[in-house]
Amino acid sequence: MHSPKAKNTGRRDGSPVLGGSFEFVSLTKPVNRSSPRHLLQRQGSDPTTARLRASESPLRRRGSGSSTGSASGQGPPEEDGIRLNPSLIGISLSSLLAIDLWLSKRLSVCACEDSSWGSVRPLMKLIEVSGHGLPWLAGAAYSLYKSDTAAGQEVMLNLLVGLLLDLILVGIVKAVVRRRRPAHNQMDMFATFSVDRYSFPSGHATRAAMCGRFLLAHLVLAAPLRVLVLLWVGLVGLSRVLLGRHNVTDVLFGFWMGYCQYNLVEILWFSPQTLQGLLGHLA
Ligand SMILES: CC(C)=CCC/C(C)=C/CC/C(C)=C/COP(=O)(O)O
Repeated sequence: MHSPKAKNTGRRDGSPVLGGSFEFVSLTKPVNRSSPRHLLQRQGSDPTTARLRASESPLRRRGSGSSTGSASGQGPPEEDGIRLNPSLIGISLSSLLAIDLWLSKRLSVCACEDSSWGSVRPLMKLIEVSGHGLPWLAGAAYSLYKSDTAAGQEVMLNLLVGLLLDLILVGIVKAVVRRRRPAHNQMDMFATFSVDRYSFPSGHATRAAMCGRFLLAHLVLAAPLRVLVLLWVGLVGLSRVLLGRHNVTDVLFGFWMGYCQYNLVEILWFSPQTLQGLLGHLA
């Protein structure tokens, strides 16, 4: 007898769909469109699914005659967790990565002048400059030089320390991870280091998060301005993706890293005494 479900298990374009049961399909590898539909749905030759099917039942893996582990009602032995976790983590990570790439591409609406929001690109580039390391370093150094109170000098010195720390830490992570920038990015940023050809994490996002926290803790007290600071942090992060400079995860991780970097600045905080000692050495 024909089952209506059996007729509707594939799409017109031949892409795999979920029939009566859940099936995992690699999101990162292109589907072989010439493959027979039943092979795509049964996935007998897909290594990921084969691993899943092999690990879905401890009983099947070890033979139904076994009376140990879950079969005896004592829960799966520890070994099962060890075997299952790598494939589950792998599937979760590759799915997250695929969603990240897809979403980032969809959101890169200012990646070039011809993009759908190409007219907003100059504004996004202005926001980019506002989060660049150079103006922040120059501004903090100038304020330190111009400040005539010990408290002002202390704050500016620590901001400077935080900014330098940020450049070093982001450089290290970028050099270790070496994630390429999105293919749709135009490499037209000014004043970059060689590691800035890598995109993970977004240096603008780390700086925005760290400086945002710094400003809120030490410099900006008025409520409307505090809201503006938060807005600026969000806009810097968003502009990285809209400009096509970064994937979403680069920016999210960058925010988290910048948030943590501020904690480090607080721990390392240079007191007026340390500052005087340093200036004494320099003079
Ligand atoms: C004084 C001195 C060494 C200044 C260097 C400032 C500088 C060139 C910072 C790099 C800023 C930059 C382009 C970071 C890349 O940001 P992403 O958000 O694209 O990762």
